[in-house]
Amino acid sequence: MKRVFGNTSGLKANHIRRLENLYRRRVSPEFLISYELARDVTRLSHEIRRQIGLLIDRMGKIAYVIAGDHQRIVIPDISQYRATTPGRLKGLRCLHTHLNNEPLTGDDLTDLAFLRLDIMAAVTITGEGLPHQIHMGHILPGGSQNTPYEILPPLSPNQLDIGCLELIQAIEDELAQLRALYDADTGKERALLVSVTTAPRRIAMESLAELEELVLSGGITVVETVLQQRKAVDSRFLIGRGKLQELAILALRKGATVIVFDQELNPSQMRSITDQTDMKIIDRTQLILDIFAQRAQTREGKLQVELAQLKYLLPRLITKNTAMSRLTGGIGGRGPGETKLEINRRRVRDRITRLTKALSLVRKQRKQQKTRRDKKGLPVISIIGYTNAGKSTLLNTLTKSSVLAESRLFATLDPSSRRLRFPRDTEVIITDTVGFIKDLPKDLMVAFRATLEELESADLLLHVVDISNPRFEAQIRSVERILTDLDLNDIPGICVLNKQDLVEKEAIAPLIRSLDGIAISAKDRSTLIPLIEKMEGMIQRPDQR
Ligand SMILES: Nc1nc2c(ncn2[C@@H]2O[C@H](COP(=O)(O)OP(=O)(O)OP(=O)(O)O)[C@@H](O)[C@H]2O)c(=O)[nH]1
Ligand SMILES: [Mg+2]
Repeated sequence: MKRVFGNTSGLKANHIRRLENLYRRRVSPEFLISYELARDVTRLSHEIRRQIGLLIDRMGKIAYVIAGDHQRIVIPDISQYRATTPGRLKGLRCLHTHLNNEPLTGDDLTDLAFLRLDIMAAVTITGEGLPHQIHMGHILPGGSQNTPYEILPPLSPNQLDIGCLELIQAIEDELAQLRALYDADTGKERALLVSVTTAPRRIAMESLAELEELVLSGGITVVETVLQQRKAVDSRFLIGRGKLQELAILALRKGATVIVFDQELNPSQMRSITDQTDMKIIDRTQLILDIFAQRAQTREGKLQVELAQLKYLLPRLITKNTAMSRLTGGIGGRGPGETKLEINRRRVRDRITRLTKALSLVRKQRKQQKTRRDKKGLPVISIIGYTNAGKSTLLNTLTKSSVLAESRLFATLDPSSRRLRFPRDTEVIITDTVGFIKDLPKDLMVAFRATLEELESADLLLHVVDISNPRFEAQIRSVERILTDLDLNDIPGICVLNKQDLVEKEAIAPLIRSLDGIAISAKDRSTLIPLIEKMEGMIQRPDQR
């Protein structure tokens, strides 16, 4: 016999048995529920003074029996119930009792939306414990933002032959039509981007634009962007239930597979949102971590990223295994390492310990290599800057080599070094670094400190700025802030204004003046001559630093 879910403690054996027996019942598929079953459930519910819920599949089988308390039932995690295509209904309808003669509640509608239930229905009970009225609602695919549901007038208990399957099929068809509008590239993750913020609109939009770039460079399609400005942010739920409901419906309509929050979700926010929806939820930090995980090349880089991912995940792990698998799935299933399904806290901790050991070994080795290189006494020039600024391109053009340069964020994760011989025969080592980004996740910051430690021994920093990016000023500030954090402000630097070919000529001169920079096109070697001269000059006259 399948077990009864929910609040069963304190029930008599006889009640438990009667609840368990409900699993044996069948509903004729066209009926919302049969009168007999409704009656038996209301009687029992009346007796135990607790709500009782049934999740019924489309064959009319009872998939879950749930006991609640006087006010509510809590639907168990059904994310593993059926591998549903995004934008489709769950294939389960929920019918439950209401002891206080009330219609569908806000919680009922939230569950309807979040769990993508076929139908949500509540049966009220007469004084004798018999079914009184049935309140039912379903998702309304074509509805507006404000009325995403259809709530039917109450049914009487002898009106239950409502053509249930047809109704569900009609909803599915409508959803499929909506989905078809967005289904151009299948197989990809489809993201709904959400920002919940107290920041002014302009700043929030800039941040969302960057989030979109990040998401795109993670190989994910963006189906819609939602900005919600608030006076204060709720530390427990981040966003109100009403808004969360809207999001769930929007995700359903657009066939989104994942919701990406522009804010970092604290563990309790992450838990409450994942608990309520059966969608994959990712925040900005996790997204960056996932991208880093995709890109890391060297052993050290890989270890660092996995360590950062696990550290971020640990406090967010929920005791329910299935929910964990949703959390650890990452974008496109690129969660940390091999630890996908039966991940649990203890195993995560073990892995963290092992990774930390492995990392310190790798670092020791790298330090030794570094000392060897330092002995040669060559000056080191490090190229730094916001992600996608053109750092790798500059290194390539300067040294005629071919470090991966790509139009996606975080193309470079592992530092690469090249030798460069200046016209006047000075030889230097020039290194490329991981791109900077605002709000760099703290764990990643710690993890990548090691990579950036190299910067401490740099004699000159080339701060590459993509002046064709509308947000370049904010990006400069972000980079400078991180440099301060890393205590690297004292190293002399050159501000390199890159991608001048994409900017109108008249705009360049004022920028050169205000930022005291040198404009170049990293792609075009002929534009680099003034930069090379300045670099050589600064390297050769350390006394003037
Ligand atoms: N038009 C133009 N595009 C450029 C220029 N420099 C770089 N790019 C392009 O900008 C994109 C990013 O260049 P990368 O060199 O990979 O940038 P990066 O700073 O190393 O980026 P990450 O390693 O991801 O932080 C690539 O598509 C380059 O082709 C330039 O001077 N002009
Ligand atoms: Mg790069």
